[in-house]
Amino acid sequence: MSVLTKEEERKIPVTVLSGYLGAGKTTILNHVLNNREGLKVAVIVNDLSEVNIDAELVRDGGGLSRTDEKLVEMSNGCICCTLRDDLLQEVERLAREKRFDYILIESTGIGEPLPVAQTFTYVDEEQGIDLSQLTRLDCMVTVVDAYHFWQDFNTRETLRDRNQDAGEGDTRGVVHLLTDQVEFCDVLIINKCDMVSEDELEKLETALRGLQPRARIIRTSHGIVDPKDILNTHLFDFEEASRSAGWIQELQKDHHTPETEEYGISSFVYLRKIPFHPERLLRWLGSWPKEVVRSKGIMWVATRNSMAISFSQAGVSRQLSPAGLWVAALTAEEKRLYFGSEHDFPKSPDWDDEWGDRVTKLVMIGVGLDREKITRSLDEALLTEAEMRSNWRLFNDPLPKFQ
Ligand SMILES: Nc1nc2c(ncn2[C@@H]2O[C@H](COP(=O)(O)OP(=O)(O)OP(=O)(O)O)[C@@H](O)[C@H]2O)c(=O)[nH]1
Repeated sequence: MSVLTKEEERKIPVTVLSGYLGAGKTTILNHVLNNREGLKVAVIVNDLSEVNIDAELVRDGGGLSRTDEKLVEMSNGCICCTLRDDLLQEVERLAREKRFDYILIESTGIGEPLPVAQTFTYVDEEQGIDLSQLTRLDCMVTVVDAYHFWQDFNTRETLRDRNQDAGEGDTRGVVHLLTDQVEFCDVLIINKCDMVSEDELEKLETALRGLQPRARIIRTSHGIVDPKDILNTHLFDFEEASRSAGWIQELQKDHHTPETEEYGISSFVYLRKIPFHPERLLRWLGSWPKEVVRSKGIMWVATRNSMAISFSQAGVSRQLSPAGLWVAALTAEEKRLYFGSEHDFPKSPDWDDEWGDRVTKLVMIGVGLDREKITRSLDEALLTEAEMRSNWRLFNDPLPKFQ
């Protein structure tokens, strides 16, 4: 929590509610509006469809004063992408009116919190709007549905499969959206607690703590949250929020603590400077250890010796994608082009004389992880000493081809 200057205090605070479809955002919003203790609130409700049902629900259930307060509907798009410019303008207008004490925003269920937060922290050169001069992003809240979470987290379905996509080109998987929402927030509300047992709640909270170690976790039923927990919290800090995901925290730890037993979660970094054999790696990915809830990092695969491969797993979903060329794979001319010098380019602390920056670095987060077993099985997918000396191009590579 930061201490605010007088100037910061004059800016209008903003809270953003995110969370997958049906998690309970509108229910929470209405509860908070009904218990706002005299605050004059402007509400922005974003809905992907043309008919803004949530706005209707807030109009009917939020008890906003028609004269002093305001409900702005932003429909037919998502404030994190297609309606981002409209959000900028709308918030600027509301802030300049100077008649509200607070702005509360309900994002669409398929919205990602990070781009919304960026809208408040970066100057928009094109429109000449700098929201950070007028507003103070106070709190990013993510709402999770305790009853449906595992079902959504363990599905391979995309938003498109569920007819919930934001349009052409939206190929996001449901679990990756959920993960993005959980990994970027200050307060995590586990709602619909009335629908699950205490045991299930413990398990869910433990896993969420692994994905998001920094956020305050609050359990609610029917959205009954103390407004103080999400209004004027002074919790938001862009840098901290950007680094708050469990996998980033684990990567940034100076000294590794193997078992973070506080919440029954453990995490570790698998680090090797030997490449994977593509066939054995694929086999390993196919027999994924169930207890790993989240994993992320980069991989060095022998048959793709110039290209780092980015890896992201959440629930049952696993994605491999190109992460760019290894610096060590660049020609002298490319190094001059990118870094201005053939010899003077950034070298990681664990730069290897023979292999340069090539490395596999994977963060594993899970509940009841058997670190030794996972490490041993991953090691079996690395090249053997004999394979290291052979021609790597001859290995069969069944991994997905990238464009
Ligand atoms: N049993 C139970 N039902 C809840 C709870 N919170 C919300 N609901 C119900 O869940 C449904 C969805 O709640 P909303 O508040 O509309 O969820 P939302 O996140 O705003 O949904 P979208 O706007 O579609 O993304 C509604 O029928 C609510 O009445 C809860 O804690 N327990």
